[in-house]
Amino acid sequence: MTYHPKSDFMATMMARGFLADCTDYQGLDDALVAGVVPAYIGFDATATSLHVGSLIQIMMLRWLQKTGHKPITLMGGGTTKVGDPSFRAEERPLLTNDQIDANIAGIQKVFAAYVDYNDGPTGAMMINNAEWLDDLNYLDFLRDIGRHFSVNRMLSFESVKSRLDREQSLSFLEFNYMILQAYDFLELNRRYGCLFQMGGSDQWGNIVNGIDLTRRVLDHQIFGLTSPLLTTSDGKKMGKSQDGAVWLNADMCPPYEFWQFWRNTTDADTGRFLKLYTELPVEECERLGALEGAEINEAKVILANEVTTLLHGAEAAAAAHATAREVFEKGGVGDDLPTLTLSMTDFADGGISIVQLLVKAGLVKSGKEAKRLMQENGARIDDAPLTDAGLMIAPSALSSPIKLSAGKKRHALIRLAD
Ligand SMILES: Nc1ncnc2c1ncn2[C@@H]1O[C@H](COP(=O)(O)OP(=O)(O)OP(=O)(O)O)[C@@H](O)[C@H]1O
Ligand SMILES: N[C@@H](Cc1ccc(O)cc1)C(=O)O
Repeated sequence: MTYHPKSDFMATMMARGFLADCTDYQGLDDALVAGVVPAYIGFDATATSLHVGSLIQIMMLRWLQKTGHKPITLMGGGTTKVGDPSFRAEERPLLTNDQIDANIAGIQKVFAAYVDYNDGPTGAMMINNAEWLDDLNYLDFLRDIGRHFSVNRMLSFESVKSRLDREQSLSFLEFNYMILQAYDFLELNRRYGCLFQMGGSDQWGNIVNGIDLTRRVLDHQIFGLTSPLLTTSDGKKMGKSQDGAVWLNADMCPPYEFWQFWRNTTDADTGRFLKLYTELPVEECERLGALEGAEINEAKVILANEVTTLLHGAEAAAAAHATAREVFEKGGVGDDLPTLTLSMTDFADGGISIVQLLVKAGLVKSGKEAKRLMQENGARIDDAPLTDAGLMIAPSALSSPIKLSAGKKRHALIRLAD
């Protein structure tokens, strides 16, 4: 792209790899130069935590505030009742109001580590779209807002097209999602002067619809900006409702596991992740990302330390680093390793099978996977190969904790309750 931004925010987004697309680079850049700009990102309450995919969005909000603007974190208390169909092959399960409230409570916790909520001009705001969506009157809404949408156009968006092309059902409930997110943008512009919306590139259609609606209803020009999507190793978007997500809340992903995720980044992703997920200067990220051989491992440790410090604090990052050193360099066990504590009731039959233990420790998903791991010589007990799938562990074997490993990088400590 040849556009040379004038605003600090756009320059940062471009230099650090946050930009997938923007509805109007020049217009947004000019607005950002002219004054403090409120902008929002919406998060639906489909799980109790956000994940490292949505951390891209959170970092965008952090940079927005650091470059002198106002972040709005919007909880989708209303939209979650409908469920975003964008790029999803199937309809989402309906969540109860209680589940949605519990999910919002879980998701909200993480933002304060990244943005500063206060009443000042650039203070972040936390808002829930249930505030205006819950009480909408159906007929009024159809007449005031629905009339601005062309069904023909709504059907043409990539985000729903694949479902329609495959002749899979798109319920009328889901079909309304786009209109509700568009209405959010209008409402945030009306209430708080919100001037642009960010999101992952899967949100493009929803964002563009909000811009059109706001132009039609209020005659205001507003903007949209999307980021690339983080994908899992099998190429799927990392999302809350997909397997393999790495969570931000410590109760779903303890700091050590979080640290390990970053330490295990592939060589090819290291420079890109340093730019997206840390605040180290761009040149430093590029230098670190270009290291080779053993040296790039140092870059991955820096990445893990920086990202874990932002989320969980410097102390947790240092503890995770110390444990990793202990486990990998000295073959020992560190205090911070994921730990499974067994009580005597777990040994009802006098012992617990090693297959069950590998599953319980979270190192494999099923007994079948445990057996395959052993056949492939990937399982270890206190660093010795584990090949006997019939092995039973008695409480006496746990007089001191044992370490179970799956492959070279994943370990868990098994101990007996005091
Ligand atoms: N893997 C990802 N990479 C980049 N951005 C992402 C990723 N996953 C989600 N986002 C973005 O984070 C924002 C919030 O997404 P949200 O939390 O509502 O859904 P989600 O994580 O995609 O969950 P679900 O899997 O239920 O759709 C959206 O802008 C979305 O595009
Ligand atoms: N649709 C977004 C979440 C969202 C909800 C409401 C909004 O106004 C904006 C975004 C997602 O699924 O990721």
